[in-house]
Amino acid sequence: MADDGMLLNFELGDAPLKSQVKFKGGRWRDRVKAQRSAKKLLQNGSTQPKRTTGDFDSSRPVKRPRIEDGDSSRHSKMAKTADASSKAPSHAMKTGQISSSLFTSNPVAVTDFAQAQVEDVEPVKASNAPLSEEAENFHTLGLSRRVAQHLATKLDMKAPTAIQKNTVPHLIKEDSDAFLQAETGSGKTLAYLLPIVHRIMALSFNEDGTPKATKVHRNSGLFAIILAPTRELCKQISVVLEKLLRCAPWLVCTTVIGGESKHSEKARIRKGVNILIATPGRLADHLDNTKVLNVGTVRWLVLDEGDRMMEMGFEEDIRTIVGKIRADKLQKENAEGVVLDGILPSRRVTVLCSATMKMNVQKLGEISLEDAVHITASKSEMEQDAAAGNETVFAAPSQLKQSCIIVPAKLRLVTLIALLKSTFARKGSVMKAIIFISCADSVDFHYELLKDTKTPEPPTPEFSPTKPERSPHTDSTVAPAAYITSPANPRVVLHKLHGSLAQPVRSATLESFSKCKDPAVLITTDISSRGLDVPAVDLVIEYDPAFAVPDHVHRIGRTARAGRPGKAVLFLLPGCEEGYTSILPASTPITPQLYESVLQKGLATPVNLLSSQTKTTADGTEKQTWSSRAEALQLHIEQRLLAKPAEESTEDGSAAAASSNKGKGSKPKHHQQKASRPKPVNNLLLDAARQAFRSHIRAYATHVREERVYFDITQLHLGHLAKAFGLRETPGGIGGGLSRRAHKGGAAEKKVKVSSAGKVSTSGGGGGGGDGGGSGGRRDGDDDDDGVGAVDEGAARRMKEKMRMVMNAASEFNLG
Ligand SMILES: Nc1ncnc2c1ncn2[C@@H]1O[C@H](COP(=O)(O)OP(=O)(O)OP(=O)(O)O)[C@@H](O)[C@H]1O
Repeated sequence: MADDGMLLNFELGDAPLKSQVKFKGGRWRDRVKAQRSAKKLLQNGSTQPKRTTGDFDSSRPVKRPRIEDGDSSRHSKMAKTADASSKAPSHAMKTGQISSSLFTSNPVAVTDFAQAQVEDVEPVKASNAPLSEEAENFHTLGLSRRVAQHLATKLDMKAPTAIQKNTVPHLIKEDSDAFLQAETGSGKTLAYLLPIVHRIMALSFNEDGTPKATKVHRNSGLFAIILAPTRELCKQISVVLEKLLRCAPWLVCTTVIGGESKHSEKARIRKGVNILIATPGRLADHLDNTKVLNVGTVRWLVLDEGDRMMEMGFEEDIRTIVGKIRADKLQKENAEGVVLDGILPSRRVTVLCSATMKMNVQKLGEISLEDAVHITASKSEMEQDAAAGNETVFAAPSQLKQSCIIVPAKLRLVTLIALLKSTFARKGSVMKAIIFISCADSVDFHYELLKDTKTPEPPTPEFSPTKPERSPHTDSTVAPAAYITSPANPRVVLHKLHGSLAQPVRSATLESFSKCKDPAVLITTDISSRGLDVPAVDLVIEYDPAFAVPDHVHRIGRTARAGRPGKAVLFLLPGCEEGYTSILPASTPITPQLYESVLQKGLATPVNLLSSQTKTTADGTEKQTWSSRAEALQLHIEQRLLAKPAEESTEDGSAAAASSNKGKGSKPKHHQQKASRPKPVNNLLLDAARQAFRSHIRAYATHVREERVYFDITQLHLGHLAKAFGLRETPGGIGGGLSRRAHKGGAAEKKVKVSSAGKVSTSGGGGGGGDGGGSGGRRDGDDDDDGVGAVDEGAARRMKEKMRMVMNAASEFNLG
């Protein structure tokens, strides 16, 4: 039967545990163990876990964030709203299944949506767009005609952006270090590349512009090194630079990045390179082991996304690189006798670059900069910053429209699908959307869930239009999407990207997403948050909020680039998360949206479900309301997770049939389990959901300290959250897979309490610094062979404590 090993979703409420829970199914040893634990807990009144996935106590006041500073304007707008959702019909579950309804017992949002609605404001002028062609052009900035013409004719860039206007003349004339800071999508890459290329090209020309008899070439020396935190970013910079160097084809650039063959990188370095783009770990490695890599001629060291590199634990690598470059005597002329000084800077110049600057960048500055000039997009920013003498928080591009959806945990998944469905309802309105998720496991799960298993044939070449045949590297990362298509957009292409994928897969997936002609969705971790430049991204969805405000700024900055419009939607839970918007930089207010209206809009038309089992009849479908469609969709997803593997992947969804048949006269699940020893479900999607759920909780604990008032892990309702992963199990059951590791935790496990509202409280101690909870739970966005994901110790400890609770419960109710 499809429900072999199906796990029940207990709703214990406030009544004694014993009277509610009958431990049936599973191995008898587990049942006895569970009964004993329950008995023990009942005897010990104060530590009794009154709920597992039980209802949220909505009478309990929602914890409000402590707002320390004066600006409480947004919070003052907040007031309790009526729980409109409670009017929605609750879904009747089939006999034998116990599951909470989507629309009942949800915590109430405190935001006053009516008051917070902003009137339609005048369309704002894009803050990161190129300047007017009449006023500015690249030649007047000091670039050679050749470069300026190449930009205008080949790259279609006629005028500089503000940061380019302020940076290019400075880096052409001066030899001082610089710290570039400007909004996302404002053209910082060219701001530092143009002067470097201009000055290296100048080595090949006389002052009157006539070419010298001998041009410098790839073996004339390595003149610049550009460091970036991720391989994707390195490749992207390399693509921009290659395009630029087409006007100076005698110059060569290359990349050395983690995940690629060191051998071939060495061979490329040996052949000669003038500009090297690298991830810090790999470059440090080459500096140690590649003798042919001579840094004596290096004049520029650029640290792109410097704060991110520090955050990722590259401090030591950067110290090593800076130390080695500085230690190597600066060659005034190269081996061929070409005089470098005067044309190239006569000292080593370091350029630091980012849209945001976390405090750690000060340390990076200490390591790498000497008397740096701070260059921003506008003069006033520079002056303000100099006066303040501290870090500036940069706003998002002014034309970027930000909104947030305050959605209870149980409804997160259906709301996401509804949002995507309405996004792709009209042809051409949105071509590309990026969904940011906190961890790789959750990306994997959502990708598997949202992909269309009914279309087994490989996507046509349209999915990867540059190649005549689809890349084998994208077999597991690119697929047609289910649920979110519409008659106007019958095909939407789903992509996934995270740091645990092999490099060729990452590259091919990103290429597919960038070049996809169909509407496309990228589900990703923070690995895609920095620097990635896919111009047609119209929408960014932060399904899981960023771990720190600067990360949010980078994530939403994947849209609204270089003056284009863009939208960003942030998912927040009702309660303390609602206050988070008050600390986010935004040029215009962040508009709160009712999740009900998102559901209403997205589910105004039927969703194409993957199995026929849960598909309603044609006329029934038409008559359905949005709320019953949401219920049906959730039910369908939960049933997919409970189906046997073969059934899950079949078109007719017979697995779902098996589980839902119980309501039609078959015995309830626990009776069936009595009759035969349960077999493990072994549904890959279910496994993925469980792993995603566990990793999600771990990742949640790693929000930066200052923002934990908004992302308080003890306020998370695990039972409700499980539903957003399509899981019907108790949180303890889901953590079951980790129980062996939990036992190692020993006495510390007992210090964690579960409140009647399903919240977690910890009584300190235990564990110390964490191990990050394994690969799945670590924050992604890591890169380079030697990179380490940064999770602060306290966060790791809380993460461990929360997981101990889950795992502790697992040993009590381990029915899986
Ligand atoms: N002068 C220009 N005219 C038109 N487009 C430009 C110009 N300069 C850059 N762009 C385009 O703007 C986009 C963003 O540039 P870039 O990636 O350098 O931004 P960024 O400031 O580095 O952003 P982020 O902080 O997100 O990394 C790119 O697609 C680039 O081609």
